Amino acid sequence: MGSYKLICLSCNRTIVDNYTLSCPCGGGFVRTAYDARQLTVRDMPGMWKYYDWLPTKGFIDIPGKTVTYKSEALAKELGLRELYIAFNGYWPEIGAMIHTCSFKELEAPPTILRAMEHGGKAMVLASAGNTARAFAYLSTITGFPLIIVVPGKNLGNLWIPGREPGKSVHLIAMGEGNDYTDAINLAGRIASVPGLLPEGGAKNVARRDGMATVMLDGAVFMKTLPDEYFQAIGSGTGGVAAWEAALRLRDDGRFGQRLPRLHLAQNLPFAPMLHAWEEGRRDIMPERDMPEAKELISQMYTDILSNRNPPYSVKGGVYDAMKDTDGIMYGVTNEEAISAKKLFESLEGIDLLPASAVAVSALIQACDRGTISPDKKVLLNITGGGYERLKKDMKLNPVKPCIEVEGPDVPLDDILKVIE
Ligand SMILES: Cc1ncc(COP(=O)(O)O)c(C=O)c1O
Repeated sequence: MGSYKLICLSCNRTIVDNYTLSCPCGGGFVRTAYDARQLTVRDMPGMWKYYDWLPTKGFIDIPGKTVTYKSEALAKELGLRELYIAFNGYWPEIGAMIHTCSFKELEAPPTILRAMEHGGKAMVLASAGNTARAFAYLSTITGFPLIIVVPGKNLGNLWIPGREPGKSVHLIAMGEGNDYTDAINLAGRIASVPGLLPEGGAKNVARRDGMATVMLDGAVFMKTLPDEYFQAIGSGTGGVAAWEAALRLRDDGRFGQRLPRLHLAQNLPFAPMLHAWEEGRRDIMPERDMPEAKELISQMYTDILSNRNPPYSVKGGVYDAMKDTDGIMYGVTNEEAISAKKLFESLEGIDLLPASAVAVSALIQACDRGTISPDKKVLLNITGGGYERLKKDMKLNPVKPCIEVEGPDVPLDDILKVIE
């Protein structure tokens, strides 16, 4: 079993996990230290093949996991000899069975199970879409009560594949003018009600270690750590998770000693981490890096990749991951993402969620500029895809809101009376 302790990255204190999201010292992230130093790939369902490095005692019997394969067509087009695609979505022809079509279905199962195993009664979550869908699906499967806050304009992302949404799912829609950060603020207020657990975002080790299985799968398939790792980011948590997985694999000893360089891509014009990183700053300066944030977010190809409060500066967060891996950040325009999507789909034969197209575009930029040489082992995280493919096989049942609210300051009683 995934036996572990938590280590505070600020004060190095060892903490016994009690659904602990942060150290009493109030410093940086806590990180799991697993008893198993070497990774054993288990014959267990879905992502639980990496059970030893997941912070749960049990498992949830669903088939979703990363499927890594070696690209031929896109690799040839880009002049790369070893391009590996870590596919996170629905594509049964290659065994990819993530029914909610994004790598958020790698975060939701261990996060919900960890909360259940620690006696949680209900969880509160904010999301712009893919995360909410994955958690709503897991709540439907497990019956674990979930309160989800979503900006109204993103409601179309909320559906459950092949079954009706569970009664355990309580969806709160926010009215016009609210974005993901407004949803985070309201979710934070609701989670302060005794008995309700915050999902914790990047602070939650179950979320990070769940997403870390992408890098584990890539390295197990490639039999080595990749040289280069590409991903589209909003909060950047997936990038941090990839780095943490690489640190564990380095420690394992059988996958090489060089950490993969992180290539993380933001969708322009909203790219606060890109701006701070390019100026060598650990801190994001909101007035400089994201002036008129809501207006910029409204212009993005995919606002799934917008987060006004990413875990960038925190110890163990995106800045540290980038520094440690000598990383590179990319800004991708809407037009570049759209053309990368078309190219990938025509060459690889599966549809992409818009966020994945941002990662593909960053890879194209890197190849065009000669940033990576043709002989490098590249792992491209396709964080979401197969939505069009899924629609051929399954009915997608919308999750309906139980209440619509005007903004993050709505009285909590209004909400509590409809979810009880
Ligand atoms: C499909 C997809 N790719 C990438 C991301 C970015 O992930 P992160 O917020 O961990 O940076 C998201 C976030 O929701 C997503 O849904």
